[in-house]
Amino acid sequence: MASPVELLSLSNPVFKSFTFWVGVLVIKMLLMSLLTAIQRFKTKTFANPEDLMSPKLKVKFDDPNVERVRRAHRNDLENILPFFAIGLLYVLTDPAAFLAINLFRAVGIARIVHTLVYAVVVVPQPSRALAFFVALGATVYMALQVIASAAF
Ligand SMILES: N[C@@H](CCC(=O)N[C@@H](CS)C(=O)NCC(=O)O)C(=O)O
Repeated sequence: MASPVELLSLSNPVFKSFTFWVGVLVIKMLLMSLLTAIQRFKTKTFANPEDLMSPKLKVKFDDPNVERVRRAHRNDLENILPFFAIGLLYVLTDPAAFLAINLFRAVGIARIVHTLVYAVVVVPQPSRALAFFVALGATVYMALQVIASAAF
């Protein structure tokens, strides 16, 4: 069995793929703040008195475009952060490379699609639900593998 040092090395293709998708998803999540700011300026929706750019404006918390991006961002926090934790532990279970790399790919692509159809172009359901369940299914599978490895 490979040692943790070998498993968590970029010469392990599984860890390399995980590292790649963590990087991509971190950038994606950071862009959500930028997207929120863009919507705030577009709709002049500011949540703090010190942010108001004109005395005519008032603080506002209910713009649907801003709220949509904020919901997409929150959904990322609910799903991508668990993936970061469980993905790393899954690498330590020394999984088959083909399966693991495709699971990471599925989560990464599905979460990007989730953002696109929820907060960028707004595609009707079930597009968002499908993207959500692909990433959720892959993450739950990894969590079960981690639990099984630790339990037996
Ligand atoms: N916190 C989520 C739990 C369920 C969930 O994550 N559903 C997915 C698929 S429909 C979703 O994209 N929800 C939209 C959201 O979190 O704003 C919610 O309130 O909807």
